[in-house]
Amino acid sequence: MQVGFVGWRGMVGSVLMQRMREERDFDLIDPVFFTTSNVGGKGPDIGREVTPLKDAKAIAELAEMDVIISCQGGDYTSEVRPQLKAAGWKGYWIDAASTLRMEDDAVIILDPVNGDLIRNALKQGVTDFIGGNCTNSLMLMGIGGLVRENLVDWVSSMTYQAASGAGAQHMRELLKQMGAAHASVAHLLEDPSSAILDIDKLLTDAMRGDTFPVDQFGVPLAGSLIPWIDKQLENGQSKEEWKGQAEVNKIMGTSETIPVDGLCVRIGAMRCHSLALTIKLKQDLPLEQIAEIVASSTAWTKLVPNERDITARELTPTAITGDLTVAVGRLRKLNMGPEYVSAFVCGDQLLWGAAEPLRRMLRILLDR
Ligand SMILES: NC(=O)C1=CN([C@@H]2O[C@H](COP(=O)(O)OP(=O)(O)OC[C@H]3O[C@@H](n4cnc5c(N)ncnc54)[C@H](OP(=O)(O)O)[C@@H]3O)[C@@H](O)[C@H]2O)C=CC1
Ligand SMILES: N[C@@H](CC(=O)OP(=O)(O)O)C(=O)O
Repeated sequence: MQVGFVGWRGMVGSVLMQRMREERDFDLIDPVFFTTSNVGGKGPDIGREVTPLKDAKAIAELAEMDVIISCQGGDYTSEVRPQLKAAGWKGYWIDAASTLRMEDDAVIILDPVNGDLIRNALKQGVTDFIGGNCTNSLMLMGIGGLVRENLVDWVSSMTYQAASGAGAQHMRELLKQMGAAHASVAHLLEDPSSAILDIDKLLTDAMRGDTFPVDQFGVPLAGSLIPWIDKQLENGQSKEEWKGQAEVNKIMGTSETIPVDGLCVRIGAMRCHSLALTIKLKQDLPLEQIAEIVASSTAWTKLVPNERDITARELTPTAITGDLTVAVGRLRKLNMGPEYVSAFVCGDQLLWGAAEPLRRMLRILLDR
């Protein structure tokens, strides 16, 4: 199978390459690497020789591929996918960008929770398979079992989203901000007798000052947060918040829409998104049963007991980063009533939130 890769050297693409090497996916395919900036250049290290990079805008060369996997971004998808279609290309298009997600003839891929839906779509001739929004993919990797068992009336999702969701430059800027914040008070920190309110005043002045690095985020994130992600919609939602209900229901193929809504917030984590969920169940179930269903959501879902020490150790971005495990904890009944349950989900947004569903979709195609 000839598989074309576009966007392989970007942040999501690099994680994809790493995971494909680890899982020896390249042994099973004939990979061809494309570029928008370096035609004829050298492709990634996949443990064997690869042909020089091809032009990612050359429709005839792309059309030779059985499968194209794009991590290049939405603009590229909007420009190239229609041209390929017009040229009569019948291959499979696997994409990390959001552009095609809500198209009727596209499936949002998260096979540990919607593998059957994906395989049925393949049988029906669907060719566009699109990775979901990272936050929603992680929510379903965490509590998808409850949705699958048709137990969820609605979900309110308050998110704590990492800098990586905004791109590599934003991750770099977060670190620069941390450095600038520290530098502004380093001399006082070294003096154990310095007053904490003096430190705080100096730091605040630095964060509000003209030299604090904010080219990417526009405002400080380190030592602060940004309660808005993606575009502004007319109804007051952010686009990220809008995606919650739209994508969760599409991924799960629900016959009746489950309301999903809440506020999406950028915080100073590097690459793990977290979600604080309020779940209204359709019935009053014992907490042990709810925990069992949550834990059975996927093979990567790990239930963290609702206890202080283990929660602080295992239910954090620091503990989870770089790992495929999606941790779920803080599971308890809320004061609002016996059907109201809280949960806290934490997962690496570059793995299940971006790269992993793409390589697994390729495996599904290969295993047919
Ligand atoms: N960031 C995220 O967390 C998520 C992103 N996505 C989607 O994935 C797509 C790609 O996102 P992301 O990986 O963050 O994009 P990047 O900006 O990291 O990479 C995109 C492309 O930019 C080009 N590029 C230019 N300069 C550089 C450089 N210095 N280093 C690496 N690449 C460079 C590369 O193309 P070339 O080699 O052709 O020059 C690369 O493929 C987007 O559509 C995004 O919406 C989806 C889920 C999560
Ligand atoms: N918007 C997400 C990242 C992302 O790329 O989302 P989407 O694939 O839906 O555009 C974030 O900022 O955390």
